[in-house]
Amino acid sequence: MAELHKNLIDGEWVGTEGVENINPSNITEIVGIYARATADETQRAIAAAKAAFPAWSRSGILERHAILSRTSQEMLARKAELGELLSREEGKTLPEGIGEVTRAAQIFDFFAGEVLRLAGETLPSVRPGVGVEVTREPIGVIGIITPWNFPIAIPAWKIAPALAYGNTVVIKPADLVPGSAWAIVDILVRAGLPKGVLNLVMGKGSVVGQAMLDSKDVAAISFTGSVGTGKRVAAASVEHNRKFQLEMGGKNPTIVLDDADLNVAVETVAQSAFFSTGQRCTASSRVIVTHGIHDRFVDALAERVRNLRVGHALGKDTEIGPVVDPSQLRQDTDYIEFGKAEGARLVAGGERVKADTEGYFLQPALFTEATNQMRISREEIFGPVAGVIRVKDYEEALATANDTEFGLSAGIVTTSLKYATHFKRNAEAGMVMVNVPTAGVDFHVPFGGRKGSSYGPREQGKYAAEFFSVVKTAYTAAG
Ligand SMILES: NC(=O)C1=CN([C@@H]2O[C@H](COP(=O)(O)OP(=O)(O)OC[C@H]3O[C@@H](n4cnc5c(N)ncnc54)[C@H](OP(=O)(O)O)[C@@H]3O)[C@@H](O)[C@H]2O)C=CC1
Ligand SMILES: O=C(O)CCC(=O)C(=O)O
Repeated sequence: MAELHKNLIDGEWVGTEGVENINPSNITEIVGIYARATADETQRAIAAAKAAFPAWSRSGILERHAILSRTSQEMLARKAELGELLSREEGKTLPEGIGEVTRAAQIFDFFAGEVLRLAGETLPSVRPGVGVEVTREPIGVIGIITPWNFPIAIPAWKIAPALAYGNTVVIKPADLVPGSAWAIVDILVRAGLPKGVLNLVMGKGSVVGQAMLDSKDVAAISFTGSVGTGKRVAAASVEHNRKFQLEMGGKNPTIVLDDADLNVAVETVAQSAFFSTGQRCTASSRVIVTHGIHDRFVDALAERVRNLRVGHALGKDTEIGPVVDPSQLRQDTDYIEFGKAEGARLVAGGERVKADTEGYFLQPALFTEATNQMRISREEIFGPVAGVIRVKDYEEALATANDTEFGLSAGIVTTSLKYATHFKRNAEAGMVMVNVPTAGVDFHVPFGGRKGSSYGPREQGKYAAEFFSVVKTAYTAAG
């Protein structure tokens, strides 16, 4: 019987039974057994974080710097092992898994540095003889709720700034992928984090997540996931007068203009739409192509899509790993049927793939003759499914790109400085990409969207301070 990975509450590993974490590349393989917390245990975790807050919020910057830095170093040293764990539980290919662990380590390193750069401002008051100081303070207990698609990077980019700015944390990772979050917490504890500062409550959103939403002692919630759950987080947080931050869906466009380099266009779109099995909120599922390049581009992309090597996440040649679970697979295949029924043309992929192991393998699907009104163009699929929309010129392409309720990432492939510059200014998205994929972002700069994609301050980079700390303005009369 595999070892039980327990929850961490007030410095103690707790739990007596758990559930199996299944490998989507091989559903007969159990990645590990992970405990599921109850609502009571979640409340104990929140109470522990609250009790640990006064001391941690006043801890020395060197202590915080050293813990985050040691965590980064251990993650880097173990990136092959942790990358394999990630690929086994989520289905990303091994290079993608190792890349994500590396990124998580870089995030801890970045925030270890930010601890040493904490600064405020001093300003003269409008009243002579009075000075003004603006400083940042920790908030309190931060609840972190994360999705399954980036099992180590997303927990890292929420936990690291929360701790760096002096908050205590209760984290609930996605029930499908507890392993990577468990590994981060284990490393942080061994790196010297005092008890109660970080608490791990694995389990179901309806139980553990809901208990966090219902607690008056959670001062802020940082959430990434679906729009539906995001709205619940928002409603509950308003009720408790709590700070919250939401990263939700995307329906990200990539425009391909007549003047694009064909190879760059094909590779950029293949990467944006299908890599990581399309399971990225930054994935591009609307490919908006001007008339002059349309047929050449579609032929070349369809060829690339037919030849994408789908298989076991740890397979040496695999480019596209499995879909994460049966429910996401059903969602993907349902949308492929909606696309066909609404009159789009399936020109490549879309069929289940047989491999040596039993997993949720799907050949990425490419539609042409899509319109921006079809469901495949309006609703987030979160799988390897994309539709090409033909337009006459750049102006129509831009209008189509912006015609969506989302606004996370938007890309353009062009050799024209004029159109690239115009697009950077006029794309209604939080992140704009010129000749690079819409997905796969840097760890040290802000991440987030506009419109229905995001709510609240940006994540990552120095901008994370906006969410994970609160500003105080102090006036002092010289006397
Ligand atoms: N923008 C993004 O990065 C992501 C978007 N999505 C979108 O969401 C769809 C569904 O994915 P899914 O993972 O189910 O997304 P969810 O929004 O359901 O899950 C995200 C997190 O919220 C938790 N949660 C669920 N219900 C509650 C609740 N009532 N209170 C508090 N927390 C809760 C989940 O727990 P549990 O794991 O138990 O469900 C998980 O940890 C995808 O198909 C995709 O469209 C999904 C993942 C990431
Ligand atoms: O594209 C990326 O690098 C990040 C994507 C992401 O955060 C997400 O899909 O949730």
